[in-house]
Amino acid sequence: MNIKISVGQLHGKVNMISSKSDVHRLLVASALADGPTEILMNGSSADIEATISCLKELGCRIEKTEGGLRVTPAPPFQASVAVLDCGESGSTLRFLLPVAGALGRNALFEGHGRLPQRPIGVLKGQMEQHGCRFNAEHLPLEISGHLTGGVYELPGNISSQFITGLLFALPLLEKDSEIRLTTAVESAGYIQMTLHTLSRFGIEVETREQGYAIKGGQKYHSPGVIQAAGDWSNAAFWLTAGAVGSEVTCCGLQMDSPQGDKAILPILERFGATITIGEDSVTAKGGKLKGCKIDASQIPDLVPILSVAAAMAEGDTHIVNAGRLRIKESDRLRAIADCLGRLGVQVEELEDALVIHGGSREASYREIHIDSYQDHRIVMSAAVAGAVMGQPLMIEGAEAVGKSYPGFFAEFIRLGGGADVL
Ligand SMILES: O=C(O)C1=C[C@@H](OP(=O)(O)O)[C@@H](O)[C@H](O)C1
Ligand SMILES: C=C(OP(=O)(O)O)C(=O)O
Repeated sequence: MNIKISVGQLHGKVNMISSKSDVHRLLVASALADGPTEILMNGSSADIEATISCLKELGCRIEKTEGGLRVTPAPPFQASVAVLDCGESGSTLRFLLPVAGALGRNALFEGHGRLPQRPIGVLKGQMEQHGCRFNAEHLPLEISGHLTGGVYELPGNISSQFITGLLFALPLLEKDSEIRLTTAVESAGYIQMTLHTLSRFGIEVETREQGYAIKGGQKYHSPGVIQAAGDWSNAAFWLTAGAVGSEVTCCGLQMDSPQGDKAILPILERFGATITIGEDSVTAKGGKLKGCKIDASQIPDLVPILSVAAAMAEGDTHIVNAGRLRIKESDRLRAIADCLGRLGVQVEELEDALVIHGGSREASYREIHIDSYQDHRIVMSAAVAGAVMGQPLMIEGAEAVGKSYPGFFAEFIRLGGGADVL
């Protein structure tokens, strides 16, 4: 699907959908709990649907309710091979691999798009050392065996999702376990989200200097009803649109959320935007923006849209420690450099960094074609860029937006952006 973006100011209020990361976690924890749980949530996405379909395949019942979803855990002793299609969702795959191992379920994991190329080797290696067997290096792969407790050693700088998956699985084992991290953690906010979810389901984890200690034999206790948080990662697109344009307000976000991507606020302030925090809303207002330095190690998902802010700001923005962006839904450093380059912005793409020379792009009156690289965050960034730069453009492969935010373009149009499906 191609979407043509025409010029339009983005201005107004958006009610945020529930955080994809939070909903994945609430689904997994509910599936492991001692009774049914109702998850109150708003909106869904292809990634959430992938987790739902995998959990159903593992034997859970998941039904829509007026306010969200009701999850009834699977009865024990499911023997069949579960076929788990993770779609393009790294979270689904990396959370459920150790969970399937802990349940002792034989499972065939499948994936699409770039997922089969995204790394799982370190997690696989540790699971193999603790009782699981894999029949292949990459998807599709079948796992068998039963995960056992003990010491899990892994780096913290490839994907925090390996750690999240183990944190979900290890409390279910008979023996105690420890996760020892051999490097500093990146994407740490996502691990905080996992620890927060676990505590809401009564699971205890001790945080140590270099990792986590997890007692075996724990039980997930259903809280009965649980509310999913608003999505800071997707709010970042609207807040940045406000920061580089006129004014946008996002409602339904919690300031005390453990989501690392709420760092969008101090970063936009560093660029020079004005942020106002209300009771249940945040407003970003445009000003004269100036380039700054951004460390991407803890906030990889914010980089595509922050690159748009950088392009609009005067002077240079250095986005550093960003090498892991190359192993997401696309090689995001390449995709961003390509997108901004086509928009006439000067960008230097380095191995693990971007230098964006903002404020002086070569405008074009002709329509520019942007390749989405089949990456939802590139689609949303390109749409905001076209609107705020006043640059007509065509996004090729815009359907990728459905991975996290299928309603994005409806909101975009409601806020005053021009978007036509061709
Ligand atoms: O745990 C999560 O919900 C996520 C963790 C992050 O991945 P990495 O830990 O691989 O950076 C992030 O990029 C992804 O969108 C969601
Ligand atoms: C990287 C992302 O998700 P996942 O790793 O779950 O595929 C994302 O949503 O940007």
